[in-house]
Amino acid sequence: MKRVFELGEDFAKRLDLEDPLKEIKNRFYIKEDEIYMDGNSLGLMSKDAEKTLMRVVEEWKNLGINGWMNAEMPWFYYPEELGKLQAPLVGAEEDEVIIHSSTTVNLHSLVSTFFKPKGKRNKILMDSLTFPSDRYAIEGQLKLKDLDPREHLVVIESKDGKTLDEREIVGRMDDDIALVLLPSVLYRSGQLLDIEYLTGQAHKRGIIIGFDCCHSVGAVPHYFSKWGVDFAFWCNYKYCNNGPGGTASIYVNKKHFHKEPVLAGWYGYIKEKQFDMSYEFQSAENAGAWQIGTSHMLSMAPLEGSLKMFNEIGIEKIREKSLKITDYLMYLIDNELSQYGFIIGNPREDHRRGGHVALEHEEAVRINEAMKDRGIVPDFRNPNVIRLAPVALYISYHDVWKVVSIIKDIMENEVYKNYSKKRGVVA
Ligand SMILES: Cc1ncc(COP(=O)(O)O)c(C=O)c1O
Ligand SMILES: Nc1c(O)cccc1C(=O)C[C@H](N)C(=O)O
Repeated sequence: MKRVFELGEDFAKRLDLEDPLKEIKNRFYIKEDEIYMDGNSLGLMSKDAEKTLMRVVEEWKNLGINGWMNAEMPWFYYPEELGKLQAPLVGAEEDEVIIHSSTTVNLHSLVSTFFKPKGKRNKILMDSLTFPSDRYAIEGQLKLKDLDPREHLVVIESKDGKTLDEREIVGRMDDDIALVLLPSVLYRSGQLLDIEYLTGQAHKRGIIIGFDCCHSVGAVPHYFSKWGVDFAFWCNYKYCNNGPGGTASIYVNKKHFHKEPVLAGWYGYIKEKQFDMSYEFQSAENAGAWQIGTSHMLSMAPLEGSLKMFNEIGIEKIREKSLKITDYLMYLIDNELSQYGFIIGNPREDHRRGGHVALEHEEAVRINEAMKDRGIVPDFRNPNVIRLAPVALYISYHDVWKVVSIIKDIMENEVYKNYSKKRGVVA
């Protein structure tokens, strides 16, 4: 879609006046002197999330063990209830989503169910740009089955070091591949893969396919059930604003509910029978079967308030603003910053990009540090990317305009040269 923008500050203010989501930022804790562009790594706290967190804290205080059944939203059913609240964000049926554990643990759990090497079909296909934790976990999963990753892990390379070509991925979906695991949005370049196409092609070849959706859920709508995705997992601390280390999510397509959750635990049991304490495992007949142990109530409670906010607004509207505001950011970069050697590393087309812009520069580490000292919160990813996420719920067009003006000033006055080239431990 071709959007028309203008350069001046007044235009940014006009865009804010027309923004249907402009009031939502008042529901977040926003610092006056800071522009938070890092919601792709850790989302900000909303008052809605704080309220449900504090309610659960009070319930613990007042109810003790009775909170499992007597809390306002009984803790025993909380992961299922929040799963229902999150289902519309990912186009899933209510019982196909469960809130549980962490991203990497959920990957292990799902892959241990879905990777069933048989005869010649004994390899996993992934990509060379995925988040490192996924690569470590997949190699671990292969080793668990006594399969050497050097032989049984097929990695699709990237031609430009930033993006992936879906046709190349499909081109390697041969009959030795048992499972494909891909990211929805690449953590560095922000490329959004065509999940529907990849899923259809995998299934045509009898291959199971799963997605790591950490960088898309809460920013991009998904239609998992319609697309027939086999499984997916994601964290909720980025665009879903569930707080640091907040509990993650699992999606399992209904057609797989009969499958065995191999990393089994008592929270995956049929709920009504869980406290029978039988040694014979009877798996729940929904995504809840992939739970392992006790629900992390305090790491999940903020998500209740947050998801209710998402459902009140609707993910389609959030995507609409996200696309417009990232487009505006790219327009300002092209016009105000390209003369200083900046390159936009993410794809430009709406259907090929997620919620952040990947700003590349050979001095990215130092520029990133200078930006932090000027009240912007970006993040840096090796070797040369500054990620900027103008999150639809709490970033204004005027914020974006200010970010670009500050970067321009940093470059014009070579302020970045006062900073070290060494990146921080947590970048
Ligand atoms: C795409 C992706 N996958 C996996 C992870 C790891 O998540 P966790 O540390 O919550 O297991 C992250 C973020 O840290 C991520 O961005
Ligand atoms: N999970 C994180 C953490 O524990 C500390 C700091 C940052 C993170 C992140 O989520 C990083 C993020 N996954 C990324 O895309 O780089």
